[in-house]
Amino acid sequence: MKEKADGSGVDLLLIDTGDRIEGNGLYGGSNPVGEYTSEIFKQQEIDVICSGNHELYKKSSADREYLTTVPNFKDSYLASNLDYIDSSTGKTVPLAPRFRKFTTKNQGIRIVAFGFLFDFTGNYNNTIIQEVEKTVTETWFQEAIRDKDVDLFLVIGHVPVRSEEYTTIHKAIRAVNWDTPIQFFGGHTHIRDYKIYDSKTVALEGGRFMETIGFMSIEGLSTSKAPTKRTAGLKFDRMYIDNNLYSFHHHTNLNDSTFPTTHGRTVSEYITHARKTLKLDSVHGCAPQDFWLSRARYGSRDSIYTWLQDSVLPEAVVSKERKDKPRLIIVNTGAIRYDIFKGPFTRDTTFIVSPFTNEFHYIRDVPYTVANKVALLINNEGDILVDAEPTMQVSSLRPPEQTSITKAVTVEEMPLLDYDERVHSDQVRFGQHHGQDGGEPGLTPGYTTTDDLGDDGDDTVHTVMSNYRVPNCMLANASFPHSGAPEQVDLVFMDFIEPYILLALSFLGQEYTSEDARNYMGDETLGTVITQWVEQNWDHDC
Ligand SMILES: Nc1ccn([C@@H]2O[C@H](COP(=O)(O)O)[C@@H](O)[C@H]2O)c(=O)n1
Repeated sequence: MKEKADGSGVDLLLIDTGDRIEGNGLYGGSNPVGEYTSEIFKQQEIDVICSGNHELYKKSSADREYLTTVPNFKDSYLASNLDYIDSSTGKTVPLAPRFRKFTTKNQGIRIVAFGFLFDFTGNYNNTIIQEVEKTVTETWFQEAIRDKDVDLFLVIGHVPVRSEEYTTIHKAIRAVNWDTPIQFFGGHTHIRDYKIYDSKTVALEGGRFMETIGFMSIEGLSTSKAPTKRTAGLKFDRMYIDNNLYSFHHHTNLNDSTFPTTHGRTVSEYITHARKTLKLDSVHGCAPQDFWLSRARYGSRDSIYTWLQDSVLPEAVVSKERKDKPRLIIVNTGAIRYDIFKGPFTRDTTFIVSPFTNEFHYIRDVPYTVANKVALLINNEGDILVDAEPTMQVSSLRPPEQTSITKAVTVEEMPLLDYDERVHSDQVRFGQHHGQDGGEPGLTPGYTTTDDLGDDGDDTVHTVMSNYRVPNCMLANASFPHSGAPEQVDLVFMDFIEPYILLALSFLGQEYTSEDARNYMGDETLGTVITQWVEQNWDHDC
């Protein structure tokens, strides 16, 4: 695409708005984690890049960001509101430069770029995230937005496009600079979205997990070669491109044999080598059906949460020492990140479905009548808990894309491709699978986006998929008496949600502290218990 842009004398910038790490075996399967992915990312020519929240959950991942990723992208990594505490010196330093001014090579567009993170508070204590509201008052920012020789302000960030943070930045720039175009690129909420802030300011978010290439085009900008105050002909447009080879062939006008480059082939070979070394295709079991995060109703047999709650958690979350004690198990739904497809459940699937290394904690001998209400409180959308503690948004325990589901979308769906069909037919081309005899060729289910520009942003046209709301957490029980309720239970939960559990218990009149919460199953994680269950319960021959 860059070659194509160069050939037409336009500029193509590649932007990465963070959350590069976690969520697949290439990252989580190596020891230490991230050994291969850092090398793979480095091969991309990214023009502006920033951190997401995932890079900052742990000391080691923030260290890797500072010591490896920032140097790998030293001309393009920006950290406008993010500092790092260097353990070797004890000093607090910006993780990367706060902003960058550059001129594009073909058209000479003068750009001032920033890289933000939303007001995240769950980071490990070797980084500091400064609130956006405070950052925009700092001298360096105020000076940067007063620069007169700028054709475009480019604000990238791991920040939702509809957020207080971006509204704050927009207002701050417009307060001193009413005319210069502003382009925001966002993230974190895992959705395709486009927001129009004013006639010269727009924001694009390109979905989740690299499923989508969010493409933005701007025509009519002033340039250093032809500076002008007039931006009357300014035109913004956006497109959400499904991330697959067919899309790439289509947009580059190339094909299977002409699309690959020598560099691309080398990177692909490296990925293949890494996947082999990490045994990512080794099969733990064969999923008998698809299990969906939000495409099936919570409670139905096709819901991944129902399967976990009814089968996996009661059987697999058990401590040897306390196996006969009745237990309630609470797991946040956000701990599950992806659907399971019918067919092989591999080592890679483990990291895709639940990449987090959270441990199971428990509080012993909690009165059942109290323990039983904890999940209810957390699932009550926080009216009670958030009033008690506004900084603890219980809704953040759900997958982020859930926040945009205001009501369930229910559609009668055509069956998806079978595993065999997906794998053995080298992917079925869009629009050819469900064609009816003699009729219009059918479409496959996929993203059907509506944003501030309408409903024509999706590059590949799909049929609508069902999209249901899920609770903040799921609740399972095990080792209960055959009749009646137990008097006391072990309350088992992911350590990540411990503050919420303690808050709910306190609200219910039971004062426990983190001292009362102990490790339940050593270093087992949700990912490892799911994998063990799959090993024991599903066929191995797919
Ligand atoms: N250690 C962790 C960290 C996060 N979660 C859950 O992940 C969701 C956030 O997802 P992003 O990928 O957008 O950051 C959220 O629902 C958290 O509850 C977790 O379970 N454990």
